[in-house]
Amino acid sequence: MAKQTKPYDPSTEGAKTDFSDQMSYGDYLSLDAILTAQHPKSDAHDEMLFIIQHQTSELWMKLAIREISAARAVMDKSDFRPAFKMLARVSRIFEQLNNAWDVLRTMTPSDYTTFRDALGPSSGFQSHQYRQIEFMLGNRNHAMLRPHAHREDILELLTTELATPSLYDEALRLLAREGIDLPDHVLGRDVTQPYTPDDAVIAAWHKVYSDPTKYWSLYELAEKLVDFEDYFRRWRFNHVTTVERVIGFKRGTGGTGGVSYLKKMLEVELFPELWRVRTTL
Ligand code: HEM
Ligand SMILES: N[C@@H](CC(=O)c1ccccc1NC=O)C(=O)O
Repeated sequence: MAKQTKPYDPSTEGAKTDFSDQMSYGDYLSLDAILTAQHPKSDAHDEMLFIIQHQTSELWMKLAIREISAARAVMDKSDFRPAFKMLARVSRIFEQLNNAWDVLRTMTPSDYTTFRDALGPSSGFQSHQYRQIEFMLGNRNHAMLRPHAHREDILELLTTELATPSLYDEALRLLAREGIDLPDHVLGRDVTQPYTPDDAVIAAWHKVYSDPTKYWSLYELAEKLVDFEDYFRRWRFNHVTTVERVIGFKRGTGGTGGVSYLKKMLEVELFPELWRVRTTL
């Protein structure tokens, strides 16, 4: 018979075990709050998956908002290097969100219909953090404020965001400060309004891409932004594909046409001239 070995006791090498009056892991992370925040509205097995998938996505979005906001602030001071680091992190966050779809895809239409009715009219369409990210990036559709009219605090936050130059506005201002000409109607545009693509901005990015050595920081910034939009587009595409897989062409609980609406959103461009400049190179 094999000799029975006693399980290793980590306290023999000093592992702390008494947290009656010291901060523990759970205390630091407020796990009581997080782990008691799942309230399924049905007995369906898959509803917990659905809730946790969305809650974790919202946590990652919270971090993305913080990073984009900090990137925008350092770009305003022409401080390229920390901005690169933050933008790289935001891309990785979206990569994480993209990979998470694989877990949700294990839910079939048969599974989802067991609790879809319990969701009522709630929908990701009402995610204020998602809308804030879109506004921060420059996709400023005022109609998206309406679902938040009942929440004064959130409405205020989103309205303030609309009045703040977007990440792309900051990038264009940075181009100008680095000596690349941009017309006043671009630099002085009303930032509360949706961005309109402009040939002068294509010409500006063309200068950067035609001489990377001279404009290395702007070139690196441009590629960081393209990288991010690439991941963001993949998120939208993964979402619409998952939605078609799970509910087909049913209307959304949020009231839109569902897949037809999400396919329309695939056309949204965040940094339009960074894509258009490629044709000119
Ligand atoms: C089976 C899973 C899912 C289904 C069937 C689904 C379905 C939909 C539909 C139909 C819409 C259009 C709005 C409406 O409801 O009328 C929508 C929007 C949205 N969903 Fe989902 N969704 C799913 C998972 C997710 C996940 C995991 C997230 C992550 C947070 C998410 C976030 C969003 C967001 C942010 C929107 C608004 C998009 C926009 O306005 O461009 N959804 N979803
Ligand atoms: N719009 C989805 C419902 C949905 O997916 C949802 C519902 C509540 C909270 C988050 C959701 N996720 C994304 O829209 C549907 O039409 O089935």
